Amino acid sequence: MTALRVAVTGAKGRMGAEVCRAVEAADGLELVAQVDQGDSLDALADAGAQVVVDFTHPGVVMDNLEYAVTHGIHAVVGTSGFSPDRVDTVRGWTDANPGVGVLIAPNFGIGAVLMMQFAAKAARYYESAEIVELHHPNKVDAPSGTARRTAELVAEARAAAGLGAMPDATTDDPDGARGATVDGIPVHAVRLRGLVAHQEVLLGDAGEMLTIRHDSFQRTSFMPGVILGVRRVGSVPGVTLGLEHYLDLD
Ligand SMILES: NC(=O)C1=CN([C@@H]2O[C@H](COP(=O)(O)OP(=O)(O)OC[C@H]3O[C@@H](n4cnc5c(N)ncnc54)[C@H](O)[C@@H]3O)[C@@H](O)[C@H]2O)C=CC1
Ligand SMILES: O=C(O)C1=N[C@H](C(=O)O)C[C@H](O)C1
Repeated sequence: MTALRVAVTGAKGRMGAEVCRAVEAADGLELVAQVDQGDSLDALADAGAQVVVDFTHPGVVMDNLEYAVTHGIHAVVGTSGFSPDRVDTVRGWTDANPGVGVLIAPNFGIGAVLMMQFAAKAARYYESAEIVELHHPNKVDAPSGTARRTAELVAEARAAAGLGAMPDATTDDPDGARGATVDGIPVHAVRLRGLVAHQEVLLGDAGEMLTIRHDSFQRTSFMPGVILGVRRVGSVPGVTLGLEHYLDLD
């Protein structure tokens, strides 16, 4: 069997370096290009990459993706910063290049995917919902992509259940202590030495509270999801948002 030719963009970063190790260790995958800042994207096509894995920066990921899709290279994307507008733009590129698959996964941790799905399932039963994401202090963006996507999923579930605004009497918050709001859901970001990637979804109702929490203690926790994405993305044309679509969760 011929090995699947895989390239990594952001190869020298915290995640990219881990992905290079995981691809090299995986059966049936061959690491053919490692691209980082300053390198030409032509290294991807020149190496005959069939799949590129991108863990770079929200400011550069769109250029990388446009290059990949227009060169017929499938993409597995972990980089954060994917607003609904950005996802639509990528969909425009895949529509123009049928057969190319792009997986955009806000979080490749299987437990994190389950945490998001459980939160969306539970959200309709609770009057209040808030998200607390906690990360290492080198993270450049806030709130995290995972927290944004969780908020979107929780908001969709609340709307489908006909839930209205959450109870909150705050009228005086000059320092923004109530945090950010994503699709109507309060999101709080913690940056702390010693952390990797963690999230709690807090759901409250009269006399009770449900906390759904996930912790990634090491970046190896993301690798089974990344490798699954690499193996599957070529058989799923178009844009897929979220690793849950590659898992049999029902
Ligand atoms: N979806 C998921 O499961 C996860 C997503 N992430 C996301 O992945 C991204 C990267 O995170 P880290 O690895 O911690 O960051 P990092 O800063 O350690 O690595 C980013 C790498 O990208 C490189 N880079 C910058 N511009 C580039 C360009 N134009 N072309 C190629 N490489 C370029 C940098 O030099 C650096 O080596 C972030 O957006 C983060 O939120 C991180 C962990 C898990
Ligand atoms: O920057 C990180 O570290 C992480 N980024 C992703 C995000 O923004 O959600 C995924 C995970 O939380 C780790």
